[in-house]
Amino acid sequence: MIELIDIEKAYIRKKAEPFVALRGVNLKLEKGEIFGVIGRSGAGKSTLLRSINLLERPTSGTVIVGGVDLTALGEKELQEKRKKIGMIFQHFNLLSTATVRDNIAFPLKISKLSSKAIKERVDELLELVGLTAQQHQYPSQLSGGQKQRVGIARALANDPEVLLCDEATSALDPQTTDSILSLLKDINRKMGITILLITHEMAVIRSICDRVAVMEHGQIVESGTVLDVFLNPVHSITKEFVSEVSDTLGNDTLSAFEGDGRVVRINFRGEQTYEPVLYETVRGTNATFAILQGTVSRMKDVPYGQLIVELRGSDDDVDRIIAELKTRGLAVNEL
Ligand SMILES: Nc1ncnc2c1ncn2[C@@H]1O[C@H](COP(=O)(O)OP(=O)(O)OP(=O)(O)O)[C@@H](O)[C@H]1O
Repeated sequence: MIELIDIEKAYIRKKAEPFVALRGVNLKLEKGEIFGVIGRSGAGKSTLLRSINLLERPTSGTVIVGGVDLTALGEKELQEKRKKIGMIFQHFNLLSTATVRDNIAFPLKISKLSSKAIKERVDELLELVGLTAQQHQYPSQLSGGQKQRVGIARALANDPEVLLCDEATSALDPQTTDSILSLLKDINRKMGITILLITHEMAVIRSICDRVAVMEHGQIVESGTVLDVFLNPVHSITKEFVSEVSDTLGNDTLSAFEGDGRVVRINFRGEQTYEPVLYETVRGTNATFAILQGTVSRMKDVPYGQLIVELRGSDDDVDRIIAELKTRGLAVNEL
């Protein structure tokens, strides 16, 4: 649905060398997925996001959305295509002198729909984002979460194929963040719209994204399914992000541990989380095990679990158990 090929962006600066904000970025989003890009401040996330609708034109490279090479379009065709790419912003960017209703109607008026069609579409959108009761209020009378709902309704007005979210929850408290993220998840599910979001919060990625790319110094340094990246982060910056939200077990347990067996951390994912995999594996040997700690959590809609266990038995048996668990697709790390 979205393809970025070899994107470079250099900002021209007065009295200084150009600043290279994107270096050889390649990215492919499938239709209907929620894709997150995470990075520290200055990593190039906004530049990347704004390259997709060419609000920021790359210095070189190709941007393809819905099969169309945007970098090859003239200004008029680009304006048309942009209607199919909705965008929401950290600070909402609403018209302060217009009501909720008029803010949402704005892109429809630009698209020159009839008054009747505009009224019907605005009513639908108000209902979708839960703001029918506030339709005649002004932005200053709304909470942050309500303002972002107006932003979402406005972005969806022209029925886009893609929704770009620029730090859409960064100005909101945790509870409001959850309600906005669940609205985005609902919209993705109901309308099949492809969502690309940028954030500096791994909690946002864990809560709604299917896949994630990690950016540093204008490059994508790691990408994959959210579950893979969470359970096996490779790059140091990814490990930092994961540790910020991770409920990784271990340190407290191990400092109090005095047993003789070998201690392992086992990560389960998906349906395996609820299967007696450990019991079945140990049963075929003369070893036993003791559970020292365990947790089950969710990443988007996928359950995952972690166990810290002491495996008691001969080295041969314990080696066999670890190998068998790995064969069954579990991540096992000896601590
Ligand atoms: N118009 C500009 N001129 C010069 N440099 C710019 C311009 N816009 C952005 N930059 C620089 O490009 C780099 C990437 O900026 P960008 O806003 O894409 O990063 P970001 O990851 O979104 O960070 P943040 O979360 O702080 O917005 C930064 O170092 C920034 O200072």
